[in-house]
Amino acid sequence: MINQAYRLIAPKQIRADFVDLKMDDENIIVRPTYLSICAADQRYYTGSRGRVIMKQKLPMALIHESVGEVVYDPKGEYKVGTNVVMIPNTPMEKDDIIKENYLRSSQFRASGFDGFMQNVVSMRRDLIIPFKMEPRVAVLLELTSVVMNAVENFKKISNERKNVIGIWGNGNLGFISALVLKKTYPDTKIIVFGVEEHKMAYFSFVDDTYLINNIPSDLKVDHAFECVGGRGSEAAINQIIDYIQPQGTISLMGVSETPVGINTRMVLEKGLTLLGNSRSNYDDFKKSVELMETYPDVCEYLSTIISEEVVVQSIKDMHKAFEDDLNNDFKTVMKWDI
Ligand SMILES: NC(=O)C1=CN([C@@H]2O[C@H](COP(=O)(O)OP(=O)(O)OC[C@H]3O[C@@H](n4cnc5c(N)ncnc54)[C@H](OP(=O)(O)O)[C@@H]3O)[C@@H](O)[C@H]2O)C=CC1
Ligand SMILES: O=C(CO)[C@H](O)[C@H](O)COP(=O)(O)O
Ligand SMILES: [Zn+2]
Repeated sequence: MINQAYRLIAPKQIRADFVDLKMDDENIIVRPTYLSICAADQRYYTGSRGRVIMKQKLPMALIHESVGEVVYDPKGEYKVGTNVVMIPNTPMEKDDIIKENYLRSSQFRASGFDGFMQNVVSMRRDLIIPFKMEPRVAVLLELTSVVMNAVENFKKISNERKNVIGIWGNGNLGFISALVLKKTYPDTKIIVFGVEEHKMAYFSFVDDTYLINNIPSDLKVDHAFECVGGRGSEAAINQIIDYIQPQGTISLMGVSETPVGINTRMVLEKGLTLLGNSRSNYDDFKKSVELMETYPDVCEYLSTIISEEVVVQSIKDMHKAFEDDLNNDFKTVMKWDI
């Protein structure tokens, strides 16, 4: 069967390509209904990954955050119309120790092979999960699963003193990290640190918020999550090192294009643990579906960070979504109607 993939071929240029659709018993055909734009997609769309990476990875359909409806299951396990979330990380081998999202052999959609900007997607049976919630909000499951992966790692590594957790970054990732941490540790004081005051109003469920140039000098956090990335990473990580208690854990989540200069002297002196977190696997998605289905308030809060919904019926609409996203405070969601 022939499918269409909407591939980025150069910065800000999308082309509709005819592609073969893989069809066998282990693949289920899913029609995307909602897609949301991640900072990683924007780095490709705008060309900020640099020429070498762009040359290696393009042409490629963007977007690794998507939910859809089953249109065909050769085994009949899923009814036509079932809402499912699609998992972008695609493991190629099993490993008893290393999680799939860290295996170098795993492939990740929209980072080397086609993402979800397609008419329909052929998904491996082990990479879809059915859900019962509003698809428009469920599209935030991928970002929630990334946070779930980080929180699960944090549980294993961090010391038990969790009176105060600081989150640097008051964007999408900071918001979802704060939400998941508040649900996981209801008695812990969650403090968010950011730059733009007006964005702090969204964080009504946390205990405190501070602008980074106005933090009380005696404030201390037991652990911290860095959700900044890019050019702000360095300042954020070094500020965390200043405010964190000895033997705290810093969960790093922001992606940077260039190496980041870190005050390693104080990392040593304070005995800090820096924990890298990237992407997520099936279990993280499963736990995220359970979290969102169990706590309706989580879905309600998540819906508040959808800054804009763009109905996509043409390539022009795709460009509108990406262009608008550059000016939106939080998430831009595409209602896929193509
Ligand atoms: N590890 C993973 O698997 C994943 C990583 N990411 C990465 O996480 C990063 C954040 O993504 P996302 O939340 O969507 O992006 P956002 O731009 O929405 O959030 C970043 C936030 O950090 C704020 N900020 C900038 N500098 C500082 C600082 N020094 N201290 C505190 N806050 C600061 C920004 O402020 P302002 O409003 O002024 O811009 C912004 O609100 C990106 O690099 C993204 O690629 C995303 C998804 C998954
Ligand atoms: O957003 C992410 C996961 O949700 C990651 O940041 C993304 O996978 C990074 O990919 P790339 O290396 O292509 O920038
Ligand atoms: Zn992402």
